[in-house]
Amino acid sequence: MKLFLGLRPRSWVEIAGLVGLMLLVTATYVGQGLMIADLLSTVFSSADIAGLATPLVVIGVLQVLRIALIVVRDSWAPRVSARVKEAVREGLTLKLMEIGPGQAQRMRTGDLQSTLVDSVELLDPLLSRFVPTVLASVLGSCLAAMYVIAVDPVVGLVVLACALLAPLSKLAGEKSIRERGSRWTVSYRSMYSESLDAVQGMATLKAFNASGRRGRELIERGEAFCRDSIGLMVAWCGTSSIGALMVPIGTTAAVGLGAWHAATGSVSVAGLFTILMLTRETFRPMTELEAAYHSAYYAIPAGRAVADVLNLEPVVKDTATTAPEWPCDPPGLEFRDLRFCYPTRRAPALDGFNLVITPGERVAIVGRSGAGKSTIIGLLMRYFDTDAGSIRINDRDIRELPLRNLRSMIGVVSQDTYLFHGTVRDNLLLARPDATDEEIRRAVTAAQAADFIPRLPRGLDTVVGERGLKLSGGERQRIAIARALLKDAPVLVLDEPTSSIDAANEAEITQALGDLTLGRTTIIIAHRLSTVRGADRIVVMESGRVVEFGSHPDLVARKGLYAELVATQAGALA
Ligand SMILES: Nc1ncnc2c1ncn2[C@@H]1O[C@H](COP(=O)(O)OP(=O)(O)OP(=O)(O)O)[C@@H](O)[C@H]1O
Repeated sequence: MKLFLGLRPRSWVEIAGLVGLMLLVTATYVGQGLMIADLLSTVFSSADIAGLATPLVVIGVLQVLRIALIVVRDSWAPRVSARVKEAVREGLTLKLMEIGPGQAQRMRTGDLQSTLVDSVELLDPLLSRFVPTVLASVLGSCLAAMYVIAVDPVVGLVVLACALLAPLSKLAGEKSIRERGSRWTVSYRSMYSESLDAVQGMATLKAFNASGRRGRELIERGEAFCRDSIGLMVAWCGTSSIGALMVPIGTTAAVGLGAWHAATGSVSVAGLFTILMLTRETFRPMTELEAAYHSAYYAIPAGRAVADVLNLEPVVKDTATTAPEWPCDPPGLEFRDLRFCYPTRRAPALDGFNLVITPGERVAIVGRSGAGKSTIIGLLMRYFDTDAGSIRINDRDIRELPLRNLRSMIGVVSQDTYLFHGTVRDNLLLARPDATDEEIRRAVTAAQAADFIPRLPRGLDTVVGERGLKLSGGERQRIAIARALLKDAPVLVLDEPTSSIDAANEAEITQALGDLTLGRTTIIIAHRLSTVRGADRIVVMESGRVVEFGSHPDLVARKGLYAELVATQAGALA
């Protein structure tokens, strides 16, 4: 239902127009039925040949009109469907942006992609045929049955009951179709995600000689998908046959009762012909509904998959209404008694984390893998909200700031820089779409990227390829630094930005990063302790809390966890 609630008024008007066209087609059939009944009663009741001319001409006109209406309907339906799909896609995109990375991370990329692209496409028969046909056939059948009721109330009511029971009988199989539909969706998504995973990880599979094994797994997924598709079709056919039975039952009852009433004299011969013709027209929309129902086999589970995404509630609510006046100076940060557990985990990632960072201070956070360092950044950016405790910027809880403002205050350079498929310039402008060429040039120079960008085939206008894969790790990092420079945020987060860079590049990038931190409150997350020595203070984390802090020499002299980490790294390098 949510699928349709978000539609624009124009789409509703177009759907209503489609239903109107379908009703007009039904009306031509009903008119034709009435004319044939009139014709037959004239033939059997008088020898007036001239009286046959009018119904014959009307039948001819109605047939031509019907063909014209069907042509308009068939060319209109795809347009309505395309527009509705466009609105659904827009709704999905906005929802993905609303739920943010915290929640999106919990879904497989393939699942999301198949919903965004394939499920929306599969909606086609649902939107252009099934939904309008349900509305038009129920209305059309009721109107035709009303005419029969006017001629013979008993026959009319029997016909109406059977006509309504046909679509209602589908509800009997609803549970089984829903279950099999969900199984089909899971199977489809799993096949899609696994195939995508295999394509993306092809080099790794080849390197480990695992492509044959993975290929066989994919074939098994394909077989499971085929079984689930057949299961879904069998369920559909089962419910269809119950509905289909209503048509011969209703027709036989109408013919029998009508003939009996004609024989007993309660209905005229003309009335009997009208009953016979209009009974057929009452059930005709039901036959069309049946065909539309079949074409929507996969559309209904696909619609549910789309609705599931549209129904997602963001884990972080943007409740703040007023944007604060933001000082240009670097702000102070405070993490106050933070506790946080990822929704899919039992053990807390942060458990009583406390840290105060003074304005303009450069604080490095170190600790073993899994200590909770990146989680702090996720909470600062509000990808998730804390379970307890608060994060304050200039003594103001970040939940009081609009998300947009909060995120615009923080620049991030992370270990896995994401570059979008587009030019170097497009990726830089992501930080500040209105940046001038001169500002871009200055950022590129400060990020030590001025030497390699001119060597690219088209300089700043070179397309970097999906995820920036046409560039080296060091080049990607320099673009990320230039992007952060352009953003010019007062808070800076460096999340292991040199972890994927070789020693030759590291010195240059460390220099660029050093310049970037000037005049900003900076948090540096680092594995390699060599990269944190320039920090004003080093904070050591273990099991989600701070266990030591101080300068490098102090911490080494204390012979605690930091000294242990330094010794371990020195040993590893020796
Ligand atoms: N998206 C997530 N969902 C569930 N658990 C997570 C998620 N991200 C991290 N964790 C878990 O939370 C804990 C803290 O992880 P976090 O990534 O903050 O550690 P880290 O210190 O940054 O580690 P590393 O240095 O290896 O990146 C770990 O136990 C990790 O497995």
